[in-house]
Amino acid sequence: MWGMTSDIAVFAEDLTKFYGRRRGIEGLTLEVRAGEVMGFLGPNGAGKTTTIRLLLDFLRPTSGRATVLGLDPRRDKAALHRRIGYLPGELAFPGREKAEDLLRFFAEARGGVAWSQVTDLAERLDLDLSRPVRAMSKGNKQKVGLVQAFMHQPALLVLDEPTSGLDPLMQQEFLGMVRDARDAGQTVFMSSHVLAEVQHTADRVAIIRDGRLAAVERVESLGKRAVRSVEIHFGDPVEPAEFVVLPGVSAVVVSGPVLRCTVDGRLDPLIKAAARHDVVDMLSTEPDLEETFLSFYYHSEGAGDASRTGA
Ligand SMILES: Nc1ncnc2c1ncn2[C@@H]1O[C@H](COP(=O)(O)OP(=O)(O)OP(=O)(O)O)[C@@H](O)[C@H]1O
Repeated sequence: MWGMTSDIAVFAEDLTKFYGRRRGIEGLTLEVRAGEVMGFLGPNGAGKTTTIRLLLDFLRPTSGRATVLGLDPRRDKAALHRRIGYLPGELAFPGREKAEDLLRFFAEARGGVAWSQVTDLAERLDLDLSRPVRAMSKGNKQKVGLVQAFMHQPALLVLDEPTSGLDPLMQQEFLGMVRDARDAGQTVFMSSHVLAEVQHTADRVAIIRDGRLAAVERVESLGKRAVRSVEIHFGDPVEPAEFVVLPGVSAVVVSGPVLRCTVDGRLDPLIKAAARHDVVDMLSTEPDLEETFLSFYYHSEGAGDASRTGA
């Protein structure tokens, strides 16, 4: 449909990048299938941006190679960039143009884009195109970056930390844009350091840590492992003994009427036990990638085994 020669949108093979003696990424082998949304997760400094810049030929690998949309990023850079929508991690807009003028420039560079695409996206993201980009807040600049990445309906979207700077409402809107892109047959490769962010949109996630691929998993299998931090405020003091025995509940700490714990899997047993008391307030936070998911891979057997491709 997008003139693809294969059903693989991105193929990185043993991709390695050293910055002098400093490791960026090492031996990264990864496949993104055409039409899927892949989340690329890892803590700061793990090598996400390095990988993305290698795929776009903004960096040259020390060794290994990549094929993107069936093309060699080095040889076919210009052709490739026309077919990709790229959102860099650090947006730097030069000049004093209004968002509208800047986007017209991008549209022309791509050989023409229906302007209604731009206005539709701007409306969706609640972005005022008449304002100068330089004077915009980080969040609004990010919206300009998203509009230019999506506006030509590229076969592949490569997005580096796309939700950074967006408020929660706009994050939801963005995730809707990603789902629409997938429904239209586009492929999305997006980095993040927050699992929750990609959990609801990605088909698979690749996890990178210390420059190496730690795992590739289908998102459904991740959900089962969702560990949440829960805090419940009761009307009266409670006893920890009542909660430590519950399935999936651990790290129980009670101080007077406040219970804090982590829950692995379903919340039901904890909710039912809590309901025997007067519940004043309850807070449940989604799992933080760093503290839960990565720790799973790095503290369990077979940790860091990149052969777990979760196909
Ligand atoms: N230009 C550079 N020169 C030297 N080292 C670099 C350079 N760019 C990145 N690195 C190093 O390579 C490693 C991977 O960095 P990278 O920016 O790819 O990580 P990241 O996962 O994108 O992190 P972040 O979310 O913080 O951007 C880090 O150790 C970083 O310090």
